[in-house]
Amino acid sequence: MILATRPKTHAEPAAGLAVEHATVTYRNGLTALHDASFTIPTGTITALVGVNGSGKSTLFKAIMGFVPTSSGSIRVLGMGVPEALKRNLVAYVPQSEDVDWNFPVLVEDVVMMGRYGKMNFLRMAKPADHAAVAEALERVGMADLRQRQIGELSGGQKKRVFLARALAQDGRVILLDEPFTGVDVKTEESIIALLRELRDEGRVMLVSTHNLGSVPEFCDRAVLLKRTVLAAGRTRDVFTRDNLEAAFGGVLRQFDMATLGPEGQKACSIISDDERPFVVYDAPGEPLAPTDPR
Ligand SMILES: Nc1ncnc2c1ncn2[C@@H]1O[C@H](COP(=O)(O)OP(=O)(O)OP(=O)(O)O)[C@@H](O)[C@H]1O
Repeated sequence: MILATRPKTHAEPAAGLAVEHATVTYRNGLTALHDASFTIPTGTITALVGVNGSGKSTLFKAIMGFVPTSSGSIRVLGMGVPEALKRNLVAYVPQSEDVDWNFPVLVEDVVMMGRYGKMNFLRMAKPADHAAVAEALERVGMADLRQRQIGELSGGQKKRVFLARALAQDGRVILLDEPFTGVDVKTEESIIALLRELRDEGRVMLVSTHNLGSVPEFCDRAVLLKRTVLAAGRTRDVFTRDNLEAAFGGVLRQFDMATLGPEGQKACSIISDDERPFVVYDAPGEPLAPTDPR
């Protein structure tokens, strides 16, 4: 007798972050984000890029529940934003300018804030909270400075404190707002190394950055914003000449062949403070063909 067998169904794992047709309109009537859609799998580092005013911070605010979407949806690990926030799944590493550095608080106190969501209303830290803070500070190389006032830190150290707060929170989706602004190359490298570790732990990192030069180096994926999502997906499919020109208004500049990228791809740069050459693709996945330098 032949028994009919049902095909096995494998449930699709929930995306790390799924934004579907999201629109955000501020109270003054300005629509900062219109019909934005993209999906990010878990275990990835995604760059969020676009010119000033393209809606990067607005998207972050929507993911953190600070501003509502007037239509569309945002799902974090398969959950709506309120549920994800209740479970402390979303961590935020702010831009330095958004922090009051004169506020008299110690480095370890800032990192402990990452534990607040796990404490009761009295906010009495338990041994597990102190252990998480110590581990997070160790991981970002700031254990020695844990008793320092935050106002007495360098730019790179400030970034690392807020990264440690996100680690202490154990955020599964970590939003980083311009993490490389005002940090030296060594600190940038150590932040990138940490982001790679976090990726390997299955977290989602969404990194808003103007440093386009570093995006193809360390971001698996990219989202190009211009009040909506112009392109999203693997960096090599998104960082095409046409997409970048659409996002940045034709300010791509070709380097001469002396600054060729790896494997002979032509490297280009956006005119900005970030002058590093980076690989631009001619078509999705196809690097620009090298041309004769003479
Ligand atoms: N609270 C607000 N009320 C009204 N409009 C706002 C508000 N916050 C931002 N905007 C506007 O929304 C648009 C998108 O701003 P947003 O801050 O999201 O851009 P951004 O890409 O993060 O820019 P930047 O790179 O300069 O940080 C801008 O036109 C901005 O002026």
